[in-house]
Amino acid sequence: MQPDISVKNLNKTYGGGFQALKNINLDIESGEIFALLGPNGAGKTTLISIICGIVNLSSGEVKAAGYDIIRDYRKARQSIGLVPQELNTDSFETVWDTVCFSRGLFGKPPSPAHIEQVLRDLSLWDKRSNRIMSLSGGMKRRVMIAKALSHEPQILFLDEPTAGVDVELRRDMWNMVRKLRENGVTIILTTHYIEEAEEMADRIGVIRDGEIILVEEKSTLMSKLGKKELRLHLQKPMEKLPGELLLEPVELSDDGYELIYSFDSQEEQDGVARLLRKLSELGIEYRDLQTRESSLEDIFVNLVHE
Ligand SMILES: Nc1ncnc2c1ncn2[C@@H]1O[C@H](COP(=O)(O)OP(=O)(O)OP(=O)(O)O)[C@@H](O)[C@H]1O
Repeated sequence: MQPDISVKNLNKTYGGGFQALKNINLDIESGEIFALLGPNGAGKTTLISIICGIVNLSSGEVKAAGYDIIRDYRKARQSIGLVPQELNTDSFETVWDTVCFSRGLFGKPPSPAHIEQVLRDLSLWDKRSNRIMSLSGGMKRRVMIAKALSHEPQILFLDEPTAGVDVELRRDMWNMVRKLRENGVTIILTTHYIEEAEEMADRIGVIRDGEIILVEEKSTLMSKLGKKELRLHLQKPMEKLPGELLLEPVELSDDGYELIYSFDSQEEQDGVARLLRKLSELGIEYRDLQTRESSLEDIFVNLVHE
């Protein structure tokens, strides 16, 4: 099966000579949720904008739903719904009219039933006769999503979908994204909220300085790059680490009350047993121990700062 998004050797240099994307290669399969992570200015919006036909590419080839975004612009664009970062819906029109109009822009015949479903899914049905300008910021954002879904796209881009939205809307959006995926929609989201990627994504791509530095199944990424940490709360504080422990990956907390042992998730756990044995030989007593696994956030921070 062909991927829903196919990006080959994509480069983008902006007018001033700044190279925002460097030889990007990326395939996104139908029906997956792909999270694109990267620090500010990494090139996420540029990449999305090129796929959506808003920004011109400098070189390379991009296909959406099998259509070349330049040669088959219309068909490619029709297959895509885009929820941009910026709200641009300050309008005198009603929610209903705006969303119906959006559908028309893509040359689709009217479908009141589809629009009703979209508005209901986004808890906008009660607001359908309200003017956009009278809505709260969160409601306006829902309208942006409704517009993006109005023409029943196969691929949905969400650029920073939950930046600055409240917990309720974030939860609604996550539910909506899951429902869309169940219906076979391919979803690409960019986010600064790592928990969002951790919660939602099937695969994760990390972009840094215009280059994709990693694409991986979320679960593989977490087991491959994840670290575990064991914290031992000591009965008595230590001034410094005893010589016998200096060769172990162990640190002493500033107050001397904790020993912190870090190890790779994938490694066998012999190390922990060895450490505990050594502590017992040294007569170091502890009253409590805790383990912690690194989150995607830890992994991400390590990756982009490497
Ligand atoms: N129109 C433009 N002209 C020149 N440079 C641009 C233009 N648009 C973006 N850039 C530059 O390209 C780089 C990538 O920007 P982009 O908006 O794609 O990043 P991003 O990863 O989406 O960042 P953010 O997380 O802040 O939204 C940045 O250095 C930005 O300054």
